[in-house]
Amino acid sequence: MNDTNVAEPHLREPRRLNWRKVNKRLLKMPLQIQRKEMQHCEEMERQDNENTSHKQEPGLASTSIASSVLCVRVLWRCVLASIAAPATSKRWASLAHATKQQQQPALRGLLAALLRMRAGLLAQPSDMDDSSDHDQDFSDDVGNPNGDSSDRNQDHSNDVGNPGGSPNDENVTPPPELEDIERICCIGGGRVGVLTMMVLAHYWHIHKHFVLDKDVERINDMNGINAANERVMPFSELDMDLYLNKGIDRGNLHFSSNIDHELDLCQMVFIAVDIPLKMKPKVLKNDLDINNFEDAIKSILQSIDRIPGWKCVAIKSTVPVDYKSNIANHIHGFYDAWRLSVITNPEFFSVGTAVQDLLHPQKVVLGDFYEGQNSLALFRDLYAGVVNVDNIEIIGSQSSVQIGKLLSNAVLAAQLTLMNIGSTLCEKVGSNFDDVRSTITANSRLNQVFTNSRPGYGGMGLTKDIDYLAYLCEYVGMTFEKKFFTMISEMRRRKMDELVQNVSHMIAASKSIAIYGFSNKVDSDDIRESPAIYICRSLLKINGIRLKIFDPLVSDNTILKCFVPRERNRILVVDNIGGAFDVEAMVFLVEWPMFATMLEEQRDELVNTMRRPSFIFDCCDLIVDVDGFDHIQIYRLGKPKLSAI
Ligand SMILES: NC(=O)C1=CN([C@@H]2O[C@H](COP(=O)(O)OP(=O)(O)OC[C@H]3O[C@@H](n4cnc5c(N)ncnc54)[C@H](O)[C@@H]3O)[C@@H](O)[C@H]2O)C=CC1
Ligand SMILES: O=C(O)[C@H]1O[C@H](OP(=O)(O)OP(=O)(O)OC[C@H]2O[C@@H](n3ccc(=O)[nH]c3=O)[C@H](O)[C@@H]2O)[C@H](O)[C@@H](O)[C@@H]1O
Repeated sequence: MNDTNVAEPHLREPRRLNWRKVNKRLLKMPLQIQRKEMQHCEEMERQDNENTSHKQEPGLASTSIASSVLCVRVLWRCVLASIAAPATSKRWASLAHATKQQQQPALRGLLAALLRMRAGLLAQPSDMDDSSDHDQDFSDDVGNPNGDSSDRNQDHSNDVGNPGGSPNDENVTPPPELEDIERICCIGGGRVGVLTMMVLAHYWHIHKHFVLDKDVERINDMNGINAANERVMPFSELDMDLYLNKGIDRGNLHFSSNIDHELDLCQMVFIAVDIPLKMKPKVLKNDLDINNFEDAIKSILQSIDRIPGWKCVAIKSTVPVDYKSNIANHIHGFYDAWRLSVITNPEFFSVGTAVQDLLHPQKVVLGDFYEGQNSLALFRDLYAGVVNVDNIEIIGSQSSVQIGKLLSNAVLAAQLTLMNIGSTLCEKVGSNFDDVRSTITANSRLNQVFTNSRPGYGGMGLTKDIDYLAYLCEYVGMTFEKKFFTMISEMRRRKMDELVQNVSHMIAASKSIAIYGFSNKVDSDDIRESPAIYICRSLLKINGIRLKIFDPLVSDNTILKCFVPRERNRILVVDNIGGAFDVEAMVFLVEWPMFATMLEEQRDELVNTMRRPSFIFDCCDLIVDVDGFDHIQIYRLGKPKLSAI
């Protein structure tokens, strides 16, 4: 189309902006308009500069004066706004944008200082004894249990940007619809991240799904880029290979360590990074270490700044109960942060059955975290492809969802603790815990599962959440209630100690013990907080004890890494079930059916091969009848003594 009224750029008359006039005009306008107007003037200026041989100097100088005046004015408003309403962010946005665009180092520094002050204000824990207003805050925010995050905020506050930004930009794009999404990614390629992407790739073929991890070696292994040219996953789960291969063959499941690049292309992001407990300093012990999580959030914000566009984020990681104020601080360092919408989406799967749990979740819980409306809609639509919409529960605030998740693990841990007390009681009074369990499960109001007693329980979820709950209680002044969680944690250790004492009473020094089962539970190679680690290390403290360890799923290396070199010298990891018969004692820690079969079918061989005196410690209900064990003395956890033991 040829529009004769529009002159060719190189033929246009050079125009010069009168910045004094612009300034006067600007200062009379509302703040939002000021910003747009200034952008417009700058654009005109830029075009003019391109079209003249005089180039930029005069324009730059005048732009600088204009923006200084504007900045000072906006800065003043910011100060007022901060005092009056710390959460107001639009004015900060204008200023930040202006200083960034106009390269005003002094103002930028001043703003950075103010942002830091403001971040400090926002990071203040709520005053528990305050007025009724506080009650409302407290329902969403129980203070700031993450003592160190304000240090990290200082870094962010130097990235002067838009602390909240302006959704009224001319170039605002609407939030994405699910059909428009091409790629979905998950930061964190552990069990949660990989399996979540794998299951979504199974249900949703219109998107590509990316697992992102900063651990390059882990990603290379997942892609089969290693010496053996073989795909190596960092964990195993029942049915996992089948669905992984399908997704990879279909071309909608990928693994990448190029996090920034992939984030730039994705609008829908899950976060499933690990959030471990802090070990020190002592006052913060058992608080959650959020460094990984904050790095993930920072990567997302940087991506929004690079490629402006919505980022809808769902957090799978178990984040601290009060993270709202912290995230607000971080977001305030970024120009386009208003395009961020974050929800929390806790994961309840159980290791070992994770694939089926994810393929057929009983419930999906979504809760607002930070400006979550857009994400709630988007992720609800996504999960509608996985689970019946009636089973998608949208719950108000992040803290409620998080407390719910923590307490659901605490209920399980408390129940297991009671079972473990019960089995010790049975041993003391000569009862059988099998009968006790039948009595418990006959009561239909009680949980039918989680009634097996073991020498302690393992897994990151139960152990970590109990310790964090103890920390949280202390933090909010519930010191009496804290004791409940501390006690659960101590009871777990006590139960493991009980077994070690039983073994050490029977076994003389310098003997060999076979450990059957090293993971937390059957069908799983997860050894995080596995009781086997604690039990083996305690046994190795007994003079001259040597261990033979067998686990059907956990690799030699993984097992050996749990010990220090001096311990490793006394450990042999065997790769077949019969490789550990030549010992004085056998300790069965995990209820693998193959162990029960071996005890049944290879009984004669055991009797002939085991060194004397021989002991079997059955801690997981493997031995039903004891006929034929002859000279072998048998201890069964929670059951009456059978022989000399
Ligand atoms: N494994 C489980 O059974 C469940 C775990 N959760 C929660 O989900 C979260 C993740 O758990 P897992 O997958 O088991 O953890 P994991 O430790 O197996 O994997 C986490 C991965 O995140 C990566 N990572 C950490 N920071 C990163 C960053 N900034 N950028 C990119 N990658 C990063 C690590 O390299 C690691 O590969 C935790 O908060 C956990 O509490 C929740 C329910 C169940
Ligand atoms: O937040 C998490 O990370 C997860 O933690 C646990 O899942 P998980 O650690 O995978 O394993 P569980 O099945 O809960 O078992 C935990 C431990 O309890 C032990 N256990 C379990 C059941 C039982 O009857 N007795 C018993 O000792 C298991 O052997 C294991 O060591 C919760 O069950 C999940 O709902 C939660 O999502």
